[in-house]
Amino acid sequence: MLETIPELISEAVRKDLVEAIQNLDFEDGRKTAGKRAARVKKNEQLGSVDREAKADIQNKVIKSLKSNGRFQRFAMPNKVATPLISRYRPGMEYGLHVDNATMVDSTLRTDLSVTLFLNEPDQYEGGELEIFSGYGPVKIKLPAGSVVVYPSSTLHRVLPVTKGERLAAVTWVESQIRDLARREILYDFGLARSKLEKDAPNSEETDRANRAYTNLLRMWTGT
Ligand SMILES: O=C(O)CCC(=O)C(=O)O
Ligand SMILES: [Fe+2]
Repeated sequence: MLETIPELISEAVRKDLVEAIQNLDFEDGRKTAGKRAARVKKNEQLGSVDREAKADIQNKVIKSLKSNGRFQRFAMPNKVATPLISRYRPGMEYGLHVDNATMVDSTLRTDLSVTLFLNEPDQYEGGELEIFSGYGPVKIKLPAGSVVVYPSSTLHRVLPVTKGERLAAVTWVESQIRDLARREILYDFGLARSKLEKDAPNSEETDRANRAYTNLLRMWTGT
């Protein structure tokens, strides 16, 4: 349902990112929110004065996501949006909202939302990401460099920061598999298939499992 991935970016890359971010301008986060979400969005985002520096930061985040096996297996991404780099200072928050159904001029359907925590939790108070799943609310505040991936269909919010500063990169994924239940089946099946391939590469069962997995993927992809 939701996946946390520790150490998505290395400490060296993270430090570089945070240092680069410190020198750049931020603007009102409401610029990129849908109409209803804008009512409750009270944060700042990296502005566009230094386009090159901003693009460099965004590319590093995308590259880390694309090269992470766990992210690939869980999200099965088709498209990943350009990340927003957000900052919450004391008094800032992002109230309860659901993310827009599409982004990037309606070319990306938002199946999954992603938060990459860019600074350590002891550098701010509050600022938990709270997600309301079918199993009740979950509060998430991860070590720097870690990521949480959750369904964009959920209501969620960022609780007020009361002290310090919260830095995060947020982005959205269109998955090859639109339906969450199907994606979960493929995730489990994919892991089991990999184990079979490792333990019994020449067995008939491995061929059958591989065929079934591949054909489920064929049946469900793009829907
Ligand atoms: O910063 C976060 O953890 C999530 C932000 C958010 O919900 C959004 O940008 O839509
Ligand atoms: Fe959101």
